[in-house]
Amino acid sequence: MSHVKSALTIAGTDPSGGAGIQADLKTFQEREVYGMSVITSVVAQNTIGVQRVIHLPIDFIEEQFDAVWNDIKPNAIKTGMIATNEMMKLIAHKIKDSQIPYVIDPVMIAKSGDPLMEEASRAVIRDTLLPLATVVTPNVPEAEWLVNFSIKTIEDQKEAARVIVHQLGAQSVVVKGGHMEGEAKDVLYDGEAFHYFSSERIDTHHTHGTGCTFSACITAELAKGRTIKESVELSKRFITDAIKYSLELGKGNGPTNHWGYRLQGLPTKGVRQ
Ligand SMILES: Nc1ncnc2c1ncn2[C@@H]1O[C@H](COP(=O)(O)OP(=O)(O)OP(=O)(O)O)[C@@H](O)[C@H]1O
Ligand SMILES: Cc1ncc(CO)c(N)n1
Repeated sequence: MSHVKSALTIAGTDPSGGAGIQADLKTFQEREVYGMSVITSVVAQNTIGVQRVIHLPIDFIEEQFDAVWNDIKPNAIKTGMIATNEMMKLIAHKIKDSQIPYVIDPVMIAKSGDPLMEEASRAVIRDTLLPLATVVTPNVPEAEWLVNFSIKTIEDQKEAARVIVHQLGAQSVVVKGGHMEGEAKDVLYDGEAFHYFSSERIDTHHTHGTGCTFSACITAELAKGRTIKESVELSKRFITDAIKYSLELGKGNGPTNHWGYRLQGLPTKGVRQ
């Protein structure tokens, strides 16, 4: 038996390297997990916005999945951008009996405001994929859509978390606080207890791919056998440092720094030059 742990991301691409498949693979590497990927859509995008999206044929997505699965069975899976109903149904079918941790980042809209999922598919992700999730990581607008009420307070974040677990069937959920006011407080609920992971709000527009990076880190930690709570706790630290030491790149919402946590305690000089 190999001691090497591996993780698979099923998502869209970001050629500018800050979000999507590219962010996931960088994060897996940083967390010392062997990274693998199945591409759903190829996206021409950068830190400014999304220029065009091409969905890969469904049978080819399946072929990529089978190529990985029949050779190297991952220790955990994550899904990010899955744009269409048929992609969602394929993935649900492929992973439903897999018995490995499954993290869903229910990506609907890019930070730039561009849609990454067909609006009609939102109900399908809710009804077919969410019940399979070990952890689902909606931001506030995504959680609002899933539960159908608005989220303004920490109590609302908690109520949304309850609905997502008890009514929609996810094993656990992190309702992220990136879009709230004040501190960035994420609420984890596993059906029994609430756990809160908080950081100061970092004043930066370098937040391209924060959600992808955070959920990829959770996936990597689950692949290594950590508990859900440990994985989320560590991932919150990872993303906070990635934002804190974000890179001076791009003309829009710049990328985070996937090796930022290694700089903790070190001056930022040398990174920002
Ligand atoms: N300005 C900030 N300061 C500190 N933490 C932040 C900030 N913005 C986001 N976060 C944290 O980053 C993580 C991702 O949250 P966020 O709500 O931004 O995800 P997202 O909207 O799905 O990201 P994206 O769609 O860009 O990938 C969470 O842990 C959140 O608390
Ligand atoms: C492919 C992809 N997935 C997710 C996001 C959300 O940040 C993005 N911008 N691009």
